[in-house]
Amino acid sequence: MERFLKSFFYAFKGLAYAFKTQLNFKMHCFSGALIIALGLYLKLSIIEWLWISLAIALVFIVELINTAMEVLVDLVSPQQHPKAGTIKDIAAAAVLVTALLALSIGLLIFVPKLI
Ligand SMILES: Nc1ncnc2c1ncn2[C@@H]1O[C@H](COP(=O)(O)OP(=O)(O)OP(=O)(O)O)[C@@H](O)[C@H]1O
Repeated sequence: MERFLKSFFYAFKGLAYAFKTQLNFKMHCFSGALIIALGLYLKLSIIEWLWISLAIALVFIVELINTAMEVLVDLVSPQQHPKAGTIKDIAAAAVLVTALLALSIGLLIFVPKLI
């Protein structure tokens, strides 16, 4: 049980690290909160909430993996190296693709309700 609680503590430490150090992560938290508030206001259906939760969670997951990649790259390659840069660029591209997917889901769900 203690080990189980400790693993939660470490996971929260990871979340806190990403929140403190990554401006993007803070922006995604803010956008996520805004989208949830709008969803409550517009009384989304269960299926719509499923899509929105999936979109929000995916952005967070990929952003967290990107943060871990950045820390790992800085650890193994503190000096500039083209491959280190490429790894960071690819991880950043994964965040971009996920954010675009989340934006499309958001637009498909919210635009028809707002026009
Ligand atoms: N060790 C390195 N070697 C070569 N290029 C690097 C290296 N570190 C970073 N870069 C390049 O600089 C870009 C920005 O790197 P940085 O570490 O600032 O990442 P970031 O995505 O801006 O993260 P942060 O959210 O911490 O600002 C990378 O996408 C990469 O192109």
